[in-house]
Amino acid sequence: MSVPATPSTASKLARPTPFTPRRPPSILSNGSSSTSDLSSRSNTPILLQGAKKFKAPLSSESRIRTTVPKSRSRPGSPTKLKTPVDGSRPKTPNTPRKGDFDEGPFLSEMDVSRIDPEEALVDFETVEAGDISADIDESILREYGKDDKVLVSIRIRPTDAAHAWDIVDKKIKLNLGLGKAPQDFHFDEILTGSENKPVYTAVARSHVCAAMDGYNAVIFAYGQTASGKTFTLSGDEDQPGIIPRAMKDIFAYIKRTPTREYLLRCSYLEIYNESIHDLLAPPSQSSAQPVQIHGSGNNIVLSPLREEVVTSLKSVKEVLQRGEGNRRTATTDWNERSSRSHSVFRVVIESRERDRDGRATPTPSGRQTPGFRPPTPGGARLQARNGRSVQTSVLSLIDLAGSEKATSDKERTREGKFINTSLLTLGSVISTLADNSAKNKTDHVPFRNSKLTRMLQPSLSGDARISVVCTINPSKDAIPESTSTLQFAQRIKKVQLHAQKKEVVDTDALLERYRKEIEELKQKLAEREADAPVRSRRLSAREQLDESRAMHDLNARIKQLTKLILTSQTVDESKGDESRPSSPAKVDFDMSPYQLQQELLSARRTIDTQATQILSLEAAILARPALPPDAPESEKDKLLQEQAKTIRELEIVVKGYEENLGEPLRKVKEDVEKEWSDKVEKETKLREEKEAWADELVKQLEKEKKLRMKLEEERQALAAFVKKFDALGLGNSLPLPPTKLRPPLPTPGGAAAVFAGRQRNRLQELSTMETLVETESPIRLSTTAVASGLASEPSLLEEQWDASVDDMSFEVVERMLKPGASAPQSPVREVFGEKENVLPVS
Ligand SMILES: Nc1ncnc2c1ncn2[C@@H]1O[C@H](COP(=O)(O)OP(=O)(O)OP(=O)(O)O)[C@@H](O)[C@H]1O
Repeated sequence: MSVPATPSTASKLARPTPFTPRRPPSILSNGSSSTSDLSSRSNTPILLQGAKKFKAPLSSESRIRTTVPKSRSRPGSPTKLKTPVDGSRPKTPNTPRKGDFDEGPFLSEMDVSRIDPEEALVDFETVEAGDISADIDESILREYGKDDKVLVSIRIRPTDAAHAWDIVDKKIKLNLGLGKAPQDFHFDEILTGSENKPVYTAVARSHVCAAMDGYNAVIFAYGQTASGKTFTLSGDEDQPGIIPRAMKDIFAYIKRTPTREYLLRCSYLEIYNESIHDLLAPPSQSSAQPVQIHGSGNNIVLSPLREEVVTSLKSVKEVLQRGEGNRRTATTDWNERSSRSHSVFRVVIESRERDRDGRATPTPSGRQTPGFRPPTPGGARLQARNGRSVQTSVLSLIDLAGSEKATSDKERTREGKFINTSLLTLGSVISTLADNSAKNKTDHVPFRNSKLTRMLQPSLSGDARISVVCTINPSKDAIPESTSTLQFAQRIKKVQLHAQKKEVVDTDALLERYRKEIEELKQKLAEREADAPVRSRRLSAREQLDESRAMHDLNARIKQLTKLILTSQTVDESKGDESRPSSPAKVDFDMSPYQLQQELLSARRTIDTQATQILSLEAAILARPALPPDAPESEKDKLLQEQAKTIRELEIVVKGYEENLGEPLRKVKEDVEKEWSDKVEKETKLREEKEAWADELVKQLEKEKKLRMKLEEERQALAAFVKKFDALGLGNSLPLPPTKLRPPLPTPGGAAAVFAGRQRNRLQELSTMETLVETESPIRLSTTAVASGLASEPSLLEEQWDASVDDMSFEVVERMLKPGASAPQSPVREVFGEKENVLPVS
């Protein structure tokens, strides 16, 4: 089944280009009833008066922040914000803004801590009929969130184009024939059409109520650009979106809860190109001083961030208008008013039980003008009072920027890169969380990779009830984007949540209650003990046993309460005296597991609250102006200017460093690394060559040693042969007449002389000697030498005469290597050079 086209949808479908509106709706509208519906809506916003409408004149540039409309009156004398006597509604505190004061331009602008929360409380008596949502269906309130799962809904935007998706019940799948094997996606809700009321009822109402009930809640819209995220969150005049409906519902909730009183604070911020801007602060200030994320893990504080106390729908409207006016939108290839940032609208809801007699909390006497109150640390906070604890929760409504392809515009492409990167990070965070939940793992979750995920860390870690509306364009052109959105939706469904209510307990009142209870118990115990002797005589053995058990229980309870008091006091005292730490030994092991659990829970809550308070205080310290509040305005102005200048300078320095130093330094580092790695490589090669050369030389040395030994053997054999030769008298039978070339023998008859003579006349005598040498001389190899494989080697003497460089001795080689060395000489000369009885051959 394709997406059903409701009658109202049908008229919307008549719009020429619902998905790629390139001109403003007002231009598209031709006045005909069929097409005017949607376009006229988007031009006359009601509550937001500018969810889209206030998003600037259309231009190809991102909208430059505009200043806030200055319709506010200057605060006069002390304003009576809450008038419990006549029960009329409290006024939203007029936090002064730029231009309203002659003195200090921005100081009070950022300083919402000076509003007395007690004067801005809202309760069932102060909510006006107009502030209550008339069109909210009170009967429908789903119980989503209780199963600790994310509520995931799909909203399909109406389109004229052919649909690529089939919807059956709560399943959506690609039309057959469009994909290979269409995958089924199953979600909590699949919504179609242009009506925003059913969307609010289905995806947001239960979460808004959970927030009023003390749970943190997050509702966000995710989807491709122009798929209807802003339409879903903000809506228009005809179809107010989730944000305006949620605010109406909040007042309706207060109206039907007569037992509690509420303090509501709103903040509005956007994440643009990975920097957070306060949309409620004056534009110049928010860009000069971007919001920083402080703290770690689940304790995150944003500062400096304005939190406007609101007491009526009108004040909410004013806050929303101001914020929407400051949001960045621009015309892209797909959406004429595309949100170029992620926007987060947050409502902090603090509530406390009303006095037991049903009266509202009396306000302290002598009310002051908000601007002159001493600041409350960390901003306007409701205090736990008279034993009534304060419940705090945050409702976050997030309109994410849409994922998109590269556009024709350079600036849009740059923004698109930031948008896509942070959405990718959101995707990978969700994947890891889903994986961790499914496989019971604790893999690192990359929350810190983007501002968006860092800010959502506490909620995504399970601290909030989450509802996600994934918006898709059902046309065939957008199949890949829609598939990716559906896959994201499927992954987030697997994330495990465990949201808890948060309460700040009035410890003084609690201790007082314990003390009273102890007194009463002690009295009871004393009475029982007093009658014991008389009564025990009348009681049966069984009754006596019961009686002693009852006494034991009383004693145990007294002991337990005393310990509770002691523990709290020790904690209190140890604040100022670190030598006395609170001891874990104070835990009473007689307590029931339930009591212990309760105690543990309350201790955890106290720790959480204190951690948050510490962070708030740190943030307050950071945001605190360097001048005292009563310093002359001119000095404050000067200081602000100086600070803005310093920030600008630092930004320039950082930018300059990146551009001028960072980049070149990186280059230098790379060059040096490259140069050195080349050198190292060369050196290594050289070393390897030298090692090979050295090995070769060692081998040569060995060879030469062997050679010398062989030569020595030969010499000895030769000497023996010559001796034998002499003995046979053969030496005398070879007289040769001395010539100039052949001098007379030095020692005729001597073996050495014969040998030398033979050397000189070798060539001539060779033929005569041949037979004898062949049979008798050891120069020729013996049969054993042949057998041992040396046969292929020439006679040693012959070898030496024919010696090549390969066979040279170590010294010879060394000498040859020396620069300027002469051509190699015969190695025999080298070998025999020093030997006696051997004459060089001339
Ligand atoms: N369900 C719907 N019914 C009728 N019109 C719709 C619907 N959803 C979106 N539109 C219209 O489509 C246009 C684009 O929608 P919208 O601005 O809400 O998209 P977006 O997802 O917020 O885009 P971006 O991410 O670019 O900001 C708007 O003119 C809006 O009025």
